[in-house]
Amino acid sequence: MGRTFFVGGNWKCNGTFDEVKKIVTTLNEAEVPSEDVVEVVVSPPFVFLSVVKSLLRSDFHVAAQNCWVRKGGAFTGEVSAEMLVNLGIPWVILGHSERRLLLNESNEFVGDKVAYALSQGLKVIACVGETLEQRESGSTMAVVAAQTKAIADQVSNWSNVVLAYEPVWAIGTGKVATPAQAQDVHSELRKWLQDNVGAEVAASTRIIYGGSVNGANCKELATKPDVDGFLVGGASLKPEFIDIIKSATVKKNV
Ligand SMILES: O=C(CO)COP(=O)(O)O
Repeated sequence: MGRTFFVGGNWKCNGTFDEVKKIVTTLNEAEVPSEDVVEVVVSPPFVFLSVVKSLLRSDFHVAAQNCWVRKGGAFTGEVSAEMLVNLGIPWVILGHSERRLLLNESNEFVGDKVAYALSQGLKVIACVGETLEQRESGSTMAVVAAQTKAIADQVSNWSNVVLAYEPVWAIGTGKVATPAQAQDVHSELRKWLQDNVGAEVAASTRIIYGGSVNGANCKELATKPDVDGFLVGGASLKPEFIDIIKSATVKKNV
């Protein structure tokens, strides 16, 4: 089964109302390949989700950056999966390293969140990735496999999951993984899925790369066979995000 190239823009905790509207205008005016070539999802902070959804072109979609682990209720400050579904938000990013590391989200907690969000009908961008210390000690694959296992233990249907490999040392640092480094981990992750989940899931699940992706480095990364797209932070707030979306055509031609 073909894996449609996927480009996500994670706006993180950035933007004023005016800035957000400006980004949406830029996106709406851009000429990009059609949806069968590239799936584009942008993820504004919660407070801007509705306005972005209402203003954004219909071939691009929106994602929340998090949601609560179970059904909503007395959980001050949280936003439930049901609320996102109610607002027509199709996607959610879960397990981002900033939440794992700054907010102590464990592998199991992320697995629980992914399972609950999927059960409510959301599509999930599930993030995994190692720290610099873990890479230097040679445990990259053990770390990302454990993170993926905690998700796989809870998920039976992978058709609504995109796996994002985001090495922590590459996020917001300008230190992008080389295409070879990204390809190595992506192919290992696909092998992990093949051995532990199944051949069909391994072949059809998109594994996207995140960490200092920009307009200049995206094309070479996109040529790698197991890189099925990107999750972009800083550059997704800038016009060069359009160039990153367009790198999908590189993929089509390889
Ligand atoms: O964390 C990221 C996307 O989720 C990547 O962030 P940067 O593109 O800013 O490195």
